[in-house]
This record gives sequence, C-alpha cells and structure tokens, in this order.
Amino acid sequence: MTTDDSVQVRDVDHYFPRAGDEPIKILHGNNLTLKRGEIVIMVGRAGAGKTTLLTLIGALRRVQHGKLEVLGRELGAMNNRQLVEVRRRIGFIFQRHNLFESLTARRNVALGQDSSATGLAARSQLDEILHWDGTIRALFEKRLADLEQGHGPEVERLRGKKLDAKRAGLRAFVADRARIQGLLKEEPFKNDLPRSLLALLGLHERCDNKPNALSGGQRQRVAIARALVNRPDLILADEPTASLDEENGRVVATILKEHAKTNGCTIMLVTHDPQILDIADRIVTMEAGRIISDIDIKQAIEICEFLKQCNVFANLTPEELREVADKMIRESYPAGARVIGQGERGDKFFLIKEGEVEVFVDGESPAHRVRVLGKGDFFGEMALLLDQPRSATVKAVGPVELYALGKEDFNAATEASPPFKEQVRRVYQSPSAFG
Ligand SMILES: Nc1ncnc2c1ncn2[C@@H]1O[C@H](COP(=O)(O)OP(=O)(O)OP(=O)(O)O)[C@@H](O)[C@H]1O
Repeated sequence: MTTDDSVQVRDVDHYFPRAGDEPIKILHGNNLTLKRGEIVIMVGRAGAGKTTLLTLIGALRRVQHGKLEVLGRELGAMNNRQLVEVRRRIGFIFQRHNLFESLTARRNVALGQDSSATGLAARSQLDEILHWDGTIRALFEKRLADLEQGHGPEVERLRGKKLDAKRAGLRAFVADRARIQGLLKEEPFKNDLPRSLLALLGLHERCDNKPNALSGGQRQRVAIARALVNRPDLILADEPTASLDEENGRVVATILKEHAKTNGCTIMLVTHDPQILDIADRIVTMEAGRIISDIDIKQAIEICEFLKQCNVFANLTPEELREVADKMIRESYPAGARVIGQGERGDKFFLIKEGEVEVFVDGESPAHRVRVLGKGDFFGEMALLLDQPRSATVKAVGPVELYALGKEDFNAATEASPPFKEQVRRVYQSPSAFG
C-alpha cells in the first residue's frame, strides 16, 4: 500500500453462515486498490456481492480471509475500538439510511460532526459549500440555457410536450437554487454547518422535521449530508441516488465529485443509475462474488480515441470500440526492450500509449530498421489474424507504454465485426502493417 492508496483489498474471500449447513462462500479472491481522491463505481447484478464488499471495506464486518487495508490501517488485526476509529474517517451513505427517528434532520446531520472540529475548519467548510453551490448552479444554468436554445443531448432525447415540461421543471429548479444560494449566504446558515449542508441539498425547509415526516428521497439526502459533514477521507455509498429524481440525483453526483476534488476524498459507490456513471474515474464490475473487470475511464476514452484512428478499427461502433478498449491492458517496457520478436508466435495486438518503437525485419542492425512507430500507432495484428509467426521484431526506442489486447479478445473483435475483419485483411496487404 503506498501513501496514495486509500484502500487495498488483497485476496479477500467472505463466507456467510447457513443454518444446519456449511457456511456459503459469497466473495471469492477479490483484489482492488482505490487511490486517494478517486471515484470508483461498482456495478453488478443483484446478489453479486457488492454490498458485502462495501461493508467489509467500511469495517462494518470482520475480515475472514485475505487482507484489507483502509486509510493506512490493516483491518484484520484491529480490536473493536480501533475499528470505530477507522469508521469515524468514513462517510457512509447506505440504502437503509440509519437515521435516528427521534431526532430532527439537522440533529441527525450534526451527529456526524466531529466534536473536535474547530470553528476555523467549519468556516472553511462553509466556504466549500458555497463553492459547491456555485458549481451546481453553473451546471443547471448551462442545462437550462441548452434547453432554451434548443441544443444539447436532452433536446435530442426529448420531443414536443416532454421538452416543454422539462424546460418548465428546470426553470423552477434553477429558480429554487437561486433561493438556496440566498439562504446559504445568510448569517444563520453561515454559522450552522448541518443546516447549510441540508440547504445545499435542497432541504432548507426540512431541517427541523424528523425522518418519519420525510420522503425516501429526502431521508436519503439527510444521510448524504451526514456523510459529508465530517469531511471524511473515504465515502462508501450504496445506491446514493436511488430514491432521488433526476435533478436531485445530479446535485448529489456534483457534490460528491466536488468533495473528492476539493478534499482528496476517495469515493466508492454502488449504483445502477446511469446518469451518475459520468463522475467515475473507474468502473468495477462484480459477478457472482468476483470482480470481473476494473476499467479506468480516462484510459478507456484514450484507447477509443487511438482505436478510432486505426484504419482497422474504423468500422466498429462506439459500443464495440468500448468493448475492445475495456479489454486492453497497460504494459511498460524499458529503453531497448524487445516487445515482439520475428518468427515468434503472436499472442497480442499492441497500441502505443507513450514513446516510440523501432521495427526491424530480418535483422536488428540499423540497416534492418524499416520504421519507427509512435503514440497512437499500432502493431502486432498480422500474426494474430493469419495465425502465422511474427513478421518483424519490435523494440522500444526509449521507455514505452503500450496497451495490449490478447489474441482471443482480438479474434473475438474481428469475428464480431465482419467488415472490420475485411479491413484488417486489406490493411494486411498494405506495406504499413507489421507484426
Ligand atoms: N447476512 C447474510 N447472511 C447470509 N447471506 C447473505 C447475507 N448478506 C448477504 N447475503 C447473500 O450474499 C450474496 C451477496 O449479497 P450482497 O448484498 O453483497 O449483493 P449485492 O451485489 O449488494 O446485491 P444488491 O444489488 O441486490 O444489493 C447474496 O446471495 C445474498 O443473499
């Protein structure tokens, strides 16, 4: 675990007891690292094990097998008091909100407040809240301007009456946010962190209500305010936008993203809400108790951009491109290293992320160098496609970062898209193809 890591899950299994039977294994050898400030979204079918993994990371369950380090502490070796200390640094937003029914919304939020927080820290957090509010307003004003001017993705999605209703709804929402901004700037709100957080989440009129007088979505927002009030280092959220309408879902997504950015807070959330996916740095998929994919979004977008420029991939739909990108794995080579050797069996296709490689045919002296490839270029497809030995040797000029796609995944992509295969064959005829 480096100082940049907030969470490290190593070979974690988990069992649940069964009456009169052997315990049942729910999690199987999971590995995951969350870096500081990262937003990781976990998706997967019901019963895949997402909540179990989340509660293990949150020190709400005992680690049975494997190793779990959270915020620099190894959970397996801790006593209950130490586990409580770790939990204090975590903000939890869980589906069963765990609010105290006898306390008002404001008091529920205040409970999450660290009593050692100084007035100065609280004031700087109030400034942060004003900053988040500015970000939220800018986002909604832009959406409204797009709708009024008749462009943007929402206009394409909605037609006629639906579009008119959306415009009217959004106008009212933006006007309400202006009111919230006014409240946030008032003195009473300035000195009261829980109240300000609730106002930011659109609950300014609900601060003094007890949970039983709140809707599911309002209770959810109280739980979110409570998770944020102590400026946690890690937030664990299970369906944080599940009972919220689209607008409030976006407010919550924006606040979480801003919190990660301003405080370096790591956020791991389980969601089925597609509109929240765009705040993720990574998307982790679980299936039957196992993490089956872990995708770095920035990297996937970069790979798609590269793939689009390769002739051989030009025919794939964005969805097919994304599927290919998701399967590519990063590899690093030092200066002078041989990436592939002429005559060897081909097992991978490569895209160059950073650096340059030299291509040699029938020898490795300068006289045999036929080409230098750089960022965004690709090689290695011919041997895979034709099931023949490598036709060239490729060596790193300086340190090189590559994205590699295994033979099976490459073949699956070519099988799935006949025109793509055709193109590969055509490119194969051209002198620019190597490997
Ligand atoms: N306390 C428990 N005792 C026994 N089995 C449990 C317990 N909690 C969860 N399970 C089982 O473990 C499996 C994983 O459950 P988990 O809640 O982690 O899944 P999930 O991916 O979060 O699902 P969902 O999306 O429905 O919340 C399920 O088969 C569930 O029935």
